[in-house]
Amino acid sequence: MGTLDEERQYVERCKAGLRRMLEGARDNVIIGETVAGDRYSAERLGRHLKSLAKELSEEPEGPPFFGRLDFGTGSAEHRGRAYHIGRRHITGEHGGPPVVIDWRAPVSRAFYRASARDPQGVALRRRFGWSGTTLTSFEDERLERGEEGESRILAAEIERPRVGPMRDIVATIQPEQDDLVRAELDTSICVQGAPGTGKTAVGLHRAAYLLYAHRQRLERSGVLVLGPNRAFLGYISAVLPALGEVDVEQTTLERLLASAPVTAVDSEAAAMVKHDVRMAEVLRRALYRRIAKPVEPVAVADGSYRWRVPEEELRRIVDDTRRESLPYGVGRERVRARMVAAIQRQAEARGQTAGAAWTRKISRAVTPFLDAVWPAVKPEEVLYEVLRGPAKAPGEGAAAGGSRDGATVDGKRDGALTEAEWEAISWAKPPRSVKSAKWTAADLVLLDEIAALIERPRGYGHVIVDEAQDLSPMECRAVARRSEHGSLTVLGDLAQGTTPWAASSWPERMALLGKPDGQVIALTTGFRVPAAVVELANTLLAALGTQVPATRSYRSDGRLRVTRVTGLEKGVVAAAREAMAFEGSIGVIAADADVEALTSALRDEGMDADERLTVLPASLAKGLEYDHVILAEPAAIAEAERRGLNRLYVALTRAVSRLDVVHARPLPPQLSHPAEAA
Ligand SMILES: Nc1ncnc2c1ncn2[C@@H]1O[C@H](COP(=O)(O)OP(=O)(O)OP(=O)(O)O)[C@@H](O)[C@H]1O
Repeated sequence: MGTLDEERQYVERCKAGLRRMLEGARDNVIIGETVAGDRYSAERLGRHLKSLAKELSEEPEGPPFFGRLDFGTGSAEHRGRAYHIGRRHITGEHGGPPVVIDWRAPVSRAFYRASARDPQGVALRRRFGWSGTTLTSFEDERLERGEEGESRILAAEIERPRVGPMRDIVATIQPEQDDLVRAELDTSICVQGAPGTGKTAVGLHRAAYLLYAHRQRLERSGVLVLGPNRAFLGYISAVLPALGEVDVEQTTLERLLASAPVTAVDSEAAAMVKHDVRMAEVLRRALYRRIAKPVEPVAVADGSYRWRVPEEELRRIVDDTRRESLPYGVGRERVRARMVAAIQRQAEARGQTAGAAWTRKISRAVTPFLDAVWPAVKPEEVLYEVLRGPAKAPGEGAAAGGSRDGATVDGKRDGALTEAEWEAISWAKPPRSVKSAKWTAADLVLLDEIAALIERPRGYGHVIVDEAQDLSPMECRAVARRSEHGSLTVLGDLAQGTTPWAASSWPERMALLGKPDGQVIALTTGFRVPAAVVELANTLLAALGTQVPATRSYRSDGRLRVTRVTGLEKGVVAAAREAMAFEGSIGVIAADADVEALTSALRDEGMDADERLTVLPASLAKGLEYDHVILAEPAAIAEAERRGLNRLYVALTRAVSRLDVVHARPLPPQLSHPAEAA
């Protein structure tokens, strides 16, 4: 079975294996540059080998394995075999079996799934305890003998004081999480989970798993991770590289859609309309109303001859093309090609041969006609027209006429929106030209919608969307377009929705995300927030009006303290000073408007110098966690916005070990703290 000493010797074998891999990769870089057949393959192979060599040499020297499985007589395939399991595969000596198996390999699954009730052929599961890179202990469960117990090593990992960015959880993935991590690539899933149930962790490990299981397919099509903001991305960005995956694009939806800078802000009423799904129809109509009926034949001069395409034929070409529902830009080129073909038929009937140069010439010559019936257009031009207000019936003034005729339905305004909604989104003072238009964040989502109507955007093989409850219907469409031919992992919590358009039902959002059949699965064990803190946060749930499954906290440790103070700043400084005595990160979370004053109060006391301490506006707290949280003035957070209670729920659930609620004003009535009530 192996004593601690024997396992330590095994660590040395692993280190030797890693050294061999690194040398091999370096040699291959040299050989790869000379063996590849053509320049393209040489470059690709070279890049691949170099990045492998770089990855291996730069990889922080962590424990080479975290677990071991010894299979017994119950396993036909692996009977009598033992495997060490780690973050990466380590090759064996002389082409022998690997010394460490990747956690994503099929055989590793039993490490996460086997239990005394269903041992899956596992006689012994061993978990290793490490201090840095030194192996210090192990714990055994003899599953075939029915032994299975609470793991100290697992508990220590979960209760470990947090410092710095998020870490991977490969050593301790739980069975309900493993199910999601290893769900099939073609399956789109939606994970609903209370704060700290591991949604983000599951999403990132799923990305790593899918890249392992479907490397070729996903290297071509790509994997995209979307998070709510930059602070969050900074927090999670080291997880995938630590798992050896460096090619995953991690960004925010805002950055993905940033076709122009955001230089204006919408009123809430305008933003609500712009994010409403009916805008898709408004934009589609606005784009397609640019297509005009041909009103005269086309005449193209060709030397001394003039080709004519009669009006009727042109109408047929335009109508047929419209019916094909192609992207607008593709449709335009299709009309061009059909016009050229019509002229070519005439030329051939006259015995003329139509060569490539002739076709190019005619193609160019029909452009003025094309511009009149199916004009080239930029998304900004379409949105500019829309935001100038609804088209009016001819004679109604302002925007009447030409290209905007189609917006009037039976002489009335465009029916997709009400008058009041048009009013809300229309510019009070329209800019002079498209160039001088100032765009808001919501406008960028609309521009993306129009751009996609003109030309389909790049899609990904798999998209992972975190904090998805906050996406608006129009944002969901932007994500759907990018995963149309791939699959989605949607992560979120209805109770943490803070945008005015936050989701109230997952099936509805999954439909907007283009995956109406996506399964909604709940995670119900919390790994971050201690039970006492969960209890306090849960008192808010009733007021949030969302139906979410109950959760149990894995953690019975931790501390909750609610302190009434006379001066908020002084109270927070005192709490921060006390927090410094503990190990781990400290987050002071406050209403956005209070952040400045609290930061300077802490600075005055010289406490900002400690890099463990961060003062954070509540609006940026989503997805983050701190070992010790000082929550300043919950009432101010609750009052600051329409969904302030949801924001407060988010803020209350960021603490890993200790939550200090410091308040000078009464707590919001929806939050009932037993100590307060007493
Ligand atoms: N199986 C696990 N083993 C160890 N730690 C875990 C496990 N699952 C989750 N955690 C830890 O619990 C914490 C919360 O995880 P995570 O941030 O993924 O939760 P979340 O559901 O996304 O939370 P939120 O909704 O608040 O954003 C993290 O520190 C994570 O590493």
